[in-house]
Amino acid sequence: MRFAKGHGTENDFVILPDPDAELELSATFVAAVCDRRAGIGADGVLHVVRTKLSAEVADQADEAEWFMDYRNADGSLAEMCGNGIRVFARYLVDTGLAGAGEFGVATRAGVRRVRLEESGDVSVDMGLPRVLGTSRTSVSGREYEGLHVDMGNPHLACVIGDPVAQLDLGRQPVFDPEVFPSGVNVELLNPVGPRRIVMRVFERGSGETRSCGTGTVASTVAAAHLAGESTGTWTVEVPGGTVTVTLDERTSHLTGPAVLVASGELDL
Ligand SMILES: N[C@@H](CCC[C@H](N)C(=O)O)C(=O)O
Repeated sequence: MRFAKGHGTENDFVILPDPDAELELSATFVAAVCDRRAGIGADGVLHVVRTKLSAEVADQADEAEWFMDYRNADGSLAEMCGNGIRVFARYLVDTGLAGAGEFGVATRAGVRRVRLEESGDVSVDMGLPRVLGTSRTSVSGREYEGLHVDMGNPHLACVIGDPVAQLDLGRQPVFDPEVFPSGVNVELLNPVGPRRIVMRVFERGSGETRSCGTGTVASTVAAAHLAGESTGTWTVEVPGGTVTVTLDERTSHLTGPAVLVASGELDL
């Protein structure tokens, strides 16, 4: 089986091209591929399938030729992945499956429009973040309140106002299962300047990762909320690099690097 490997600010993915939807991806198989010692190693899998051949999203086929069937490192499904979709777009263009410029990609959260910028960055229209209230988490014995933000997938974005570098994110943060029955991605962020934040994340289904695109937008919404703002462009520093997030009245955009680093044959 052919594969490629790529990352967006070190949120890394194994890409499995399957245009004719022939692969049955079990959770065990995905977890084995993502295993950093016994597999290729990744935060998730980007399964590349023709939208019209995937019953889950066939209704999006008019707007998007390709479906990003996203799987977390533990094999669970997710609705959306902001860094993954940017790497997915880079893969489609570099392999000739899509033309350069702007196009739609089908996801479980609906069609997202992606654009390859002349700078080499990849941008995605992430849709309008939905703020659904507040909730609490406990990280290494410390309690934090955060904003519940729906980016197609669930987030709890907590402004902690302290440096995030020393936090211990080695274990699953505690969260309220009544608010998040399907689990949640937890972001901890610290505003460090005008429209500039530093963020770490513990992702549902993958653990701590070095970046999370949907999480950077959720975090921007939380920081903007605290600053009494709802629009503008923010810089988000994550352990794996830097991205920019723009909020406006109707939608949000995420922009940053997305690169392919390897390709090869996966020994089944
Ligand atoms: N890394 C992603 C988010 C991947 C899905 C997430 N772990 C979930 O289960 O919702 C991103 O860049 O957005």
